[in-house]
Amino acid sequence: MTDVTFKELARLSAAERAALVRRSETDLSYFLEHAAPIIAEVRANGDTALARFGRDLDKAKGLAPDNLKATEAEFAHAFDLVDQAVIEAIDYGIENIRSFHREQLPEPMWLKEVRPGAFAGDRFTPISSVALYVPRGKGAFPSVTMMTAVPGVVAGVPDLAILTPPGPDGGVDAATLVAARLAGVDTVYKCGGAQAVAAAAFGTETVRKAKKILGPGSPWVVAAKRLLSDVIDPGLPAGPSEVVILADETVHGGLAALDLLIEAEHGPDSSAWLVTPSRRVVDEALAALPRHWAQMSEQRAGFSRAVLTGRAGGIILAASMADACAFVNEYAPEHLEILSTHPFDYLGEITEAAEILLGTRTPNAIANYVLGPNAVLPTSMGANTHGPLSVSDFMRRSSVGYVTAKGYPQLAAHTRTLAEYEGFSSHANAVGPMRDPYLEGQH
Ligand SMILES: NC(=O)c1ccc[n+]([C@@H]2O[C@H](COP(=O)([O-])OP(=O)(O)OC[C@H]3O[C@@H](n4cnc5c(N)ncnc54)[C@H](O)[C@@H]3O)[C@@H](O)[C@H]2O)c1
Ligand SMILES: N[C@H](CO)Cc1c[nH]c[nH+]1
Ligand SMILES: [Zn+2]
Repeated sequence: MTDVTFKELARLSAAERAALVRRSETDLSYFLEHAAPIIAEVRANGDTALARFGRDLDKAKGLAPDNLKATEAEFAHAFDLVDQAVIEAIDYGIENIRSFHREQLPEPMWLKEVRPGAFAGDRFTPISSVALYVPRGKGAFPSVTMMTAVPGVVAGVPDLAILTPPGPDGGVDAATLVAARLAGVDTVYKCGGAQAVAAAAFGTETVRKAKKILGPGSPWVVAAKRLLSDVIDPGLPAGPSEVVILADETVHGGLAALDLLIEAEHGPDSSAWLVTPSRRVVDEALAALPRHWAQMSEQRAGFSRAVLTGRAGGIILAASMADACAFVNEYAPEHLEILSTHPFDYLGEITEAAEILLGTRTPNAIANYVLGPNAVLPTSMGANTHGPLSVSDFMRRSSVGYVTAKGYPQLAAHTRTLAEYEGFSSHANAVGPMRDPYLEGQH
């Protein structure tokens, strides 16, 4: 028997059921308090502060104000260091991610004739500068590099730069450099955490100031984005990974347990629930977890055990699949797997989930790396209003309007009526007799 957290939905009070949706991000007060001085330090001392935080927090040997940006030699060396199989997998993933995101690219502009002679539409243009955060606290993330860089390049952002914590050798993770180069991003800065968000927001001697920052991170990154949201657009909220595995009677609980561990292994601050109406699935999952843990690295088994024996993860027995789907919608997970031989039957019941993976051959792992959809996803109930990272996060939309001589009289008359009602004299004058002399002779 394990000490995995087990809950039976039917036996919970409303307050106990509501508590199940808590994540590590629910209370960020510690990180907000301690990120604030880091931000102030970077704002005041720029590169000197970045180098010092890199040495102190990331234990990055030799990091200095004059080597915060990856050089061409470091990119070249990275290709020598990384196994050919890893380079090929990165390339394969980038191809799928690129082909998926190209489908999201809107037409540069559309115009509709809303009334005879009056045209209105949208124009889409890339944001001029976007910083991409690639985490590296509890592991390296070339996959996040792929997921953030590719849509930015597809969107046509002219100034894309990656910020990622340096390792103990003072350098950027080699596979991250490979992924950046293959995806088409050549600027990589060696800074992470709150200090990286501050560097992108204010700019430093080395780090170019950006209009927006995208990419997931630890609570340090999430807190800094929140504190700086009036200086830099923080994009969608993407913090510690979380998953719900929804399993019905048709699958083995051991499989559900295997997939439950995928996102639970990110860190002790992850969240991971298996929800099922099947007592058999619960028992099989509980029996399988120790076997699965025995096949994991000590660090990752430790992280996932902490999650599944704590308040933010474990196994939930629902009264029915309808009850289980209702829980999923209350939880609004970042990742959802529907483990069933007929997953499409439940798809219509799910309204709140950022990513929905169907069936027994689509584990989160595949979607995290190579399937194509973006694996940077909103966490902590962000799925209630946000979708996955997409090309549109890298673009701005402008409305476009054009009224011709034919359309003008009708639109002007209605505009004048409304402007007079609201008491705006200049608005009314702009479409009244005062305009007419200026329009004479024009078509
Ligand atoms: N939502 C998503 O789409 C998604 C995708 C991938 C990863 N993730 C999540 O991103 C997170 C990555 O976190 P991580 O820790 O691996 O990397 P990270 O780079 O986000 O955080 C590490 C940085 O935090 C800072 N830091 C650490 N301890 C600190 C301290 N005591 N004081 C001040 N700063 C400190 C350091 O600067 C360090 O470089 C994980 O939780 C993972 O689950 C989410
Ligand atoms: N599961 C993460 C998003 O929550 C993405 C990822 C990258 N590598 C491993 N996992
Ligand atoms: Zn993952």
